[in-house]
Amino acid sequence: MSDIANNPNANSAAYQRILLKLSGEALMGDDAFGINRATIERIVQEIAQVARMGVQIAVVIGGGNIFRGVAGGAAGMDRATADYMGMLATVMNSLALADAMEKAGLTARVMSAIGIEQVVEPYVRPKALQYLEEGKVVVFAAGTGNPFFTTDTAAALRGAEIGAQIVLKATKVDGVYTADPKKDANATRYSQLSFDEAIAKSLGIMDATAFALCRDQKLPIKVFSIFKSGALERVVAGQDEGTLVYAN
Ligand SMILES: Nc1ncnc2c1ncn2[C@@H]1O[C@H](COP(=O)(O)OP(=O)(O)OP(=O)(O)O)[C@@H](O)[C@H]1O
Ligand SMILES: O=c1ccn([C@@H]2O[C@H](COP(=O)(O)O)[C@@H](O)[C@H]2O)c(=O)[nH]1
Repeated sequence: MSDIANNPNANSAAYQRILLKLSGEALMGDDAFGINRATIERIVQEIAQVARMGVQIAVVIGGGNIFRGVAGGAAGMDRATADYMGMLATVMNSLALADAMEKAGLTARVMSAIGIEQVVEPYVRPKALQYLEEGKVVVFAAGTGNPFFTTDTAAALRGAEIGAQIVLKATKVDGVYTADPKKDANATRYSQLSFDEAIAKSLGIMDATAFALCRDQKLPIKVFSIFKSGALERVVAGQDEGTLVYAN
């Protein structure tokens, strides 16, 4: 982490290495599905600001914006086959994100959990660590590479593998609530809660597999809204934003 130590802005960051989980659906902006150009460019600007703080950034992106758009066609399909479609959707999002980051002056590398070498390089952990040390933003595509999982679990897995200090879940809501705030107007937001509590109460913001993996690895998660301007920077600066989920 010598580059970070030499970075004059590094002190403003509370973390040296983060795993950012971006909701695929957040990329839609106001569109019905797909990738909204203005939205992805705004998110990339927020990532660039954090990179300027000297933070090493790895990203896992979901596939909901593409996959749910074709969900009708996937209905009745073999589950594993549909899941591979979902993983390929995350590859498309990863390519779009990396392209937008390159255009914004960042250097990005996409690494896929499933073999598609003509499109992106495969995930190789030491190589990913090398890229991070070099200040490149690494985008982990295709989730875990296995059906029956989610990109939240991929974020927990890759976060633990690369030694991230925190998983930042950038999503459509501004934290973890007592119930889904989109369905329950009386739901209230936690400023922090433990993994045990989140799992015991079956809080649907993330799947239980992701929570359990982070709990076991003592890898905290911060949930915050990607739609709030400057929220990512405030989270990385250690300011009060979103909900912290911690291990006891
Ligand atoms: N207890 C809760 N607190 C906050 N949000 C909750 C809760 N339960 C369910 N949710 C819902 O969880 C959703 C999480 O959204 P998110 O977009 O991150 O899902 P995802 O499936 O991980 O991503 P993608 O869009 O890529 O599929 C929110 O939209 C929110 O409405
Ligand atoms: O490890 C994984 C990750 C994802 N999938 C499939 O992709 C879609 C999209 O991911 P989201 O996390 O929902 O955005 C998911 O619904 C799965 O079908 C997977 O199989 N394995």
